[in-house]
Amino acid sequence: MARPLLELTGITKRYGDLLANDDVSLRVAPGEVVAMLGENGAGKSTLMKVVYGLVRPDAGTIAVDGTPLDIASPKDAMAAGIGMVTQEFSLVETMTVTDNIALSGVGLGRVDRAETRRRVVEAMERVGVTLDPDRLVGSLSIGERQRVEIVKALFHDCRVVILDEPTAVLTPQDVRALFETVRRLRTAGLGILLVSHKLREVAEISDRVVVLRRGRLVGERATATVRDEELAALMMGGSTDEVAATTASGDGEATELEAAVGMAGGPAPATRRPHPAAAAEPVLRLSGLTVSRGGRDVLRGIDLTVRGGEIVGLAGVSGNGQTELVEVLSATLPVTSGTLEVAGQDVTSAGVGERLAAGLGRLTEDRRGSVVPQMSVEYNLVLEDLPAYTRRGLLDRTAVRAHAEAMIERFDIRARPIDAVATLSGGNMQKVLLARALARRPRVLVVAQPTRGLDIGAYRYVHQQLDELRSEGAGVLLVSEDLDELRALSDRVVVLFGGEVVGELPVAEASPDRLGVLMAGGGSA
Ligand SMILES: Nc1ncnc2c1ncn2[C@@H]1O[C@H](COP(=O)(O)OP(=O)(O)OP(=O)(O)O)[C@@H](O)[C@H]1O
Repeated sequence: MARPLLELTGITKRYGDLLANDDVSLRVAPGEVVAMLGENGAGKSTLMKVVYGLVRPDAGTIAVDGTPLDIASPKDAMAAGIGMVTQEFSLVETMTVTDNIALSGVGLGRVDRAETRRRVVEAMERVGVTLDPDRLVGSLSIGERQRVEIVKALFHDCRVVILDEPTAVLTPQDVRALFETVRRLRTAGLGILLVSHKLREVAEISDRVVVLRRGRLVGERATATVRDEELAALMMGGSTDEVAATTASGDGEATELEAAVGMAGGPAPATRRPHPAAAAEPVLRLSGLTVSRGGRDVLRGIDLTVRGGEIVGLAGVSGNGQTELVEVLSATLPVTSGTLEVAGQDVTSAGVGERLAAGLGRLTEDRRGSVVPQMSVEYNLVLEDLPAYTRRGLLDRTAVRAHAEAMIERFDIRARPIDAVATLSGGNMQKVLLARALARRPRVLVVAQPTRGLDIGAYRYVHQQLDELRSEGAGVLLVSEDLDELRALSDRVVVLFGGEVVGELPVAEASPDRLGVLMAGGGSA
């Protein structure tokens, strides 16, 4: 390799007994894209945070261009030419694109507004990002916001860029635009470290792949020659043959490996077995549902029914009412007019407890808002079902612990029952929430982006669980920006645009093209 741009040597980070990073050494060359794979909780984010100065390692060194550095904060990292784009954006919605970039304060010194704007436009051109510099960030889509973060990260003289699961929140079009930017950066000689769960994307964009397992770097391969089986084996810890054996399946369903490659687990639409939903009772019915927020109708006259035994997919470009729909169902946003029924019971003005009792289960996009972060995994798991774990007014600790152990085993949650949820990796926190929602066997489950940030095994497992719930006769409303996921799991797909239902397609007809047209507001189906 040419002289490495970034060189990590022996990075070790311990949290109590847990070795989140165990003697990790890694090099990134100029003009190289290195992808990092690993199961949920493998230590990927921890390593990225160490490089960006957000976490102090217990041991190890970081060198940029051959110079060893002491990186104690993101400011130090930026000064050393390292930029990072995380999954959680830190933008001010009421400010323009230019002002948000200027706010980071790096690389500008004392220059006036016009000069700042000029430099922002120049930076955007350099990385191939097209955005109106004067638009308010609040009016931008998720993909556009990420572009602002990228320009922000690259605004100073940045030579190494860290992208931590950058595609998790993006639409396919946004992923294409992001990869275009990554290619430009590579051509310009930057080094790029990209964390991902999606083998298909890793294969498309990276030059080299490294795999972390339980804190250790267990493999390093050239992307062009590595086989997916080998990567899956490295991630999961078996031999290639073992992984191939456990993932082989002759029943026409996607194998774990196929899921790994495309992250499109679950039965392909054409091979799904028929369901009895046409005859089944509605478990969720929205009639003329209108919701206003900030004086604006964010949902207008929604009529939507989910029957027992079916999965209804809800597609739409982010910002068209999906988030609000899930919030309304979860009782965090009130209904303005219309009605809402769960399993035949009118719950239009009911609180969350009453809705849960009626048979609703839900998983919202706001993971952190759905847990009590300082409380343990075991208490968060029973939080919505306390009466079932209470004996004579006292919490039955033995039962709570037993339940947690069962859920940890079943969902492969990498944590102990007593760990505070705040310390869990993103994927493991998601697993806790899913376990909580699924354990209650709801009559209807409303899930938003259920597999976002999950590793291959968990992705597949969640799809199986949703399918199983459907087979048991429950209904599922699946809100997802992942069209592969919607098409793999749904019986029919409903499209929201501008707060209204603009179309509905049986899954066999829900091609990406047709969905794309509806999602862009182009006519009704
Ligand atoms: N502040 C913390 N305190 C205690 N443990 C922590 C803390 N931060 C991370 N961990 C633990 O370190 C391990 C690695 O977590 P990390 O977030 O790096 O995983 P990851 O590979 O990025 O996972 P994911 O794919 O789910 O995002 C996990 O077991 C996590 O619980």
